[in-house]
Amino acid sequence: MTADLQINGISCGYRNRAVIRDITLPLLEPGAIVALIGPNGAGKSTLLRGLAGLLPVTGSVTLDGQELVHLPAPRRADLVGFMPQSVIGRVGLSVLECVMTALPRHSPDGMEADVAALAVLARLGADDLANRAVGQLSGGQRQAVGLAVAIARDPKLLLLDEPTSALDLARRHMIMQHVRDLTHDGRIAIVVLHDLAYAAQWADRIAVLHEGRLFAFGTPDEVLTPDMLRQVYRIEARVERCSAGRLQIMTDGAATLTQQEARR
Ligand SMILES: Nc1ncnc2c1ncn2[C@@H]1O[C@H](COP(=O)(O)OP(=O)(O)OP(=O)(O)O)[C@@H](O)[C@H]1O
Repeated sequence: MTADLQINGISCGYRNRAVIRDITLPLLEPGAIVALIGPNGAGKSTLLRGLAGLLPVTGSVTLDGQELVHLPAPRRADLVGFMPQSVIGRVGLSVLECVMTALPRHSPDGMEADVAALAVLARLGADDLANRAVGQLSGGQRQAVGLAVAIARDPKLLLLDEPTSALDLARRHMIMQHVRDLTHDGRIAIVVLHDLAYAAQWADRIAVLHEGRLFAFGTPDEVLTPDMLRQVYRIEARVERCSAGRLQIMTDGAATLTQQEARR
C-alpha cells in the first residue's frame, strides 16, 4: 500500500469562525510521519477534523490522486482513519463492539467484523480489553481503542490527534512504534503532538501551526529552532542534541505569553 498526499489551500472552521486559513503543504511522500505541532488553540485539531471530513473545507486534499474533499463519507472512511483528541466511550458498548462500528459487516476478504475487530485489537496488544465496557476504561486504554478504531479499515491516511497524551512512557513508545510500522508499507500519518522532543524523535517532517496558518514545515532540524519557539510558543529556549543524537528543547527561559494567550 502506498499513498502520497497533497494538501492545497485548505481553509476550515466553525459556523461563523474561520480557524484554518489557506494551508498548503509540500507533497507528502508515502511512508511519511508528519507531526503537527503548535500552541494551544493554534488550530491543530480543527485542521485534522477538516481533513477527516468532519468540517466543511475549501481547498483540495488529494490522496493518491483522489480528491477527498467531496468524497462521500463511506468512501472516505475507507481511505482515512481519524482518531479524535478525546475518545469518548459510547456508553454500553464493549471495546470489541466499538471497533466493530468502524468496520463493514463483512470485510472484502470475507472476515466477519468481530473477528476482524479482534485482530485489530490484537495488533495493538489490546485484545485483552475486547469485552470491557468502553465507558469504564482508563484514559490510556481509551486511546488504544481510539487508535484501533482509526486503523480498523486499514486506511491509507491516518489522522491522529494527540494519540499518546494519556499514555505512560512505555505505552507511548508502543503506540508510536505502531504508527511507524503502519507507515512502513506506505501509509501516511499526520499526528498532533505537544511534546516537541517526541515529535523530533518520531516525525520525518514537522508542520508548525500558528494562529490557523502554517508557520513552518520541514525536517525536525529545520523547524525546531529557538527562533520558532520564540515566535510561535513565546518562550526563550535552547535546542540541543543529547548524547544519543536526539533533539532536546531546554525551556529555561521565561515565557512571554500575554494574558489572552495564557487563557487559550
Ligand atoms: N467546536 C468548536 N466550535 C467553535 N470554535 C471551536 C470549536 N473547536 C475549537 N474551536 C476554536 O478553534 C480554535 C482552534 O482550536 P483547536 O482545538 O483546533 O486548536 P488546537 O491547536 O488543537 O489546540 P489544543 O492544543 O489546545 O488542543 C480555538 O480558538 C478554539 O476555541
